[in-house]
Amino acid sequence: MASSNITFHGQPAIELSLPEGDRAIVALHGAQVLSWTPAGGPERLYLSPEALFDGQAAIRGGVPVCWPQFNERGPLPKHGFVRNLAWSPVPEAGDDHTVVLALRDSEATRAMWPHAFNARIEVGLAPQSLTIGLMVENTGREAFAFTMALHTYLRIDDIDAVRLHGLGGLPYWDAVTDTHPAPLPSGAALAIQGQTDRVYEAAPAPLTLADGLGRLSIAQDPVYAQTTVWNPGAELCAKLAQMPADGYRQMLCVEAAVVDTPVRVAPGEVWAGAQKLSVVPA
Ligand SMILES: O=P(O)(O)OC[C@H]1O[C@@H](O)[C@H](O)[C@@H](O)[C@@H]1O
Repeated sequence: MASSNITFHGQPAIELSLPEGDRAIVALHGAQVLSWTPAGGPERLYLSPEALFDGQAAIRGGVPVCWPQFNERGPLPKHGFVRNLAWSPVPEAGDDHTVVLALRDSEATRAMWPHAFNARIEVGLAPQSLTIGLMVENTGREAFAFTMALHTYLRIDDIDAVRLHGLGGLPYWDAVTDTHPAPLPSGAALAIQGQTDRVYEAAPAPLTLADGLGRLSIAQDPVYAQTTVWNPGAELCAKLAQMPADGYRQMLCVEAAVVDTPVRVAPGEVWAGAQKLSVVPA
């Protein structure tokens, strides 16, 4: 097993690799996982071929960390600010199959959000699985509250063929129509038809994504009360930054999220939770 510093698209990154052949790449910018290739299988994360690596913009693809605000639900920049900042490796906290990156509050973050914090992203690679954990410590004297998402872009081979299992019976908010439609029947799989932007109550068991690349289990810790499912569809995709017009056909975001009720963290307290992706054997 090994962890090494590399340059990926001109930006500093860390590569993890296992003797079995599994590989993952994490950029320091945004502490963003940009690639996960389980041994013997295809790339499982979508990274836009038009992604910008300028050390400022949020990179389109992989696993952007959206914190301390989900989407535009508050006064901060969309999806918060940590996806736009360079995080620092914490080598002593990691090992050959785990990368840990940290970000503390700074003058720049306090100008946007007046709180003291120590955030960590822990990326763990194991044979046929990848775990991404966010930990947030309140290092200040006052409580703070946040919403967030691990905005995982899963790579798929064809949007028309993909099915997401495990959301049956769960209430959801449809952000495209701003409605609360009836849940999917229990046991039914979600097929993606056009622009899809939904905030589901978290499922009690892992979801399964199925398409021509195989089956992937998507688990999230119970601290994530919601799971969001996003695909821009053809029309919106054509207008999105850092995205080819047909990019929506190869990606589906399934996000471990806290959207509806902000998490409150008291001084000295730590909040932590992970999303785990695992290849389901054929
Ligand atoms: O383009 P961004 O800022 O990365 O956001 C992408 C999408 O992120 C999703 O989580 C939201 O539900 C969508 O509404 C949003 O458009």
